Amino acid sequence: MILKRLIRNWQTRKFHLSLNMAGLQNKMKFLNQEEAQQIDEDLFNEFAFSVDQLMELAGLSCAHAVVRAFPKESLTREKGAILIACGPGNNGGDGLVCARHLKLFGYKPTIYYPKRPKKTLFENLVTQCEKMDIPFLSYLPSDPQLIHDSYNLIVDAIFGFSFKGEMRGDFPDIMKKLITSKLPVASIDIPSGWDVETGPVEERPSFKSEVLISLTAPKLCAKKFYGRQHFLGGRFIPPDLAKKYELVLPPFPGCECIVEIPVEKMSPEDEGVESKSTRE
Ligand SMILES: NC(=O)C1=CN([C@@H]2O[C@H](COP(=O)(O)OP(=O)(O)OC[C@H]3O[C@@H](n4cnc5c(N)ncnc54)[C@H](O)[C@@H]3O)[C@@H](O)[C@H]2O)[C@H](O)CC1
Ligand SMILES: [K+]
Repeated sequence: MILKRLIRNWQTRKFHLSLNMAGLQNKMKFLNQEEAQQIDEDLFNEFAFSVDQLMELAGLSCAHAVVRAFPKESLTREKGAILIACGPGNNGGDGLVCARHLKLFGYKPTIYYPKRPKKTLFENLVTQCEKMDIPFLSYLPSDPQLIHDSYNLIVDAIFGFSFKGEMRGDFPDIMKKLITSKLPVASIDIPSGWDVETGPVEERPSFKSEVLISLTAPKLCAKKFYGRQHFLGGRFIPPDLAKKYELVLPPFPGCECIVEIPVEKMSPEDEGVESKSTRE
């Protein structure tokens, strides 16, 4: 009898909690590209954070989200092998930090970092990973099946909130190869190839990510995310900054650095977009 009541109370609480989260999603603020970049600037200039500090927290929260979404015991290939694809900006830096933490958490990350900025910050991150025996691929295998067979998932740290215009350089080919591998993708901040505000773009290769880890606050494109799990990471926003940008965010539980955000169902209109998506 008592046990039954306890179970009923627990179920009711769980239901109310999920209702609150669903309600919160409607009120949650999704940032446009300019707001995301402006918050970034404010963090560095007005609030005196350094890039390294925030990148460390951002990358750490991404590693936590990967562990939550892909527990090591559930991975079948190569004892937790993960391919981390890093791009030329700070999103790529988050990927390098994430790789380092995943290694400490017992996974087997391998990094693909084709376009490296000549800046001490990124050079140091590379050295840290090398010193931790994290391998760097000098090229992607030409056969996508080989990528598929060697890793359990891809962490997409290619482009973040500053991605703009048509995809340039070697990236369309790189993206196509990764997409063709058909591995599940966990994207950091933005699924690469997506427009930061409008989401997937038909004409260019873009990830259909299974997991999205938004940092600071979700960007507008996250409204078009219908994958399995959406997390918010990057728990470093001072209350005054949240107030300035009227950020409405889900509360992080206790001292955790990630919180899961409910994923909305796909609307019939978006299902049309989805079926025409550029995923190959
Ligand atoms: N405040 C925060 O939430 C923090 C987030 N972090 C992460 O930083 C990225 C944003 O980093 P940023 O360097 O501004 O930009 P990107 O990484 O998105 O990429 C810039 C990089 O990409 C090149 N590029 C842009 N468009 C194209 C294109 N069409 N084709 C090819 N190349 C392109 C551009 O030239 C640059 O080289 C954010 O998303 C978070 O992941 C911080 O780590 C901490 C603070
Ligand atoms: K990304």
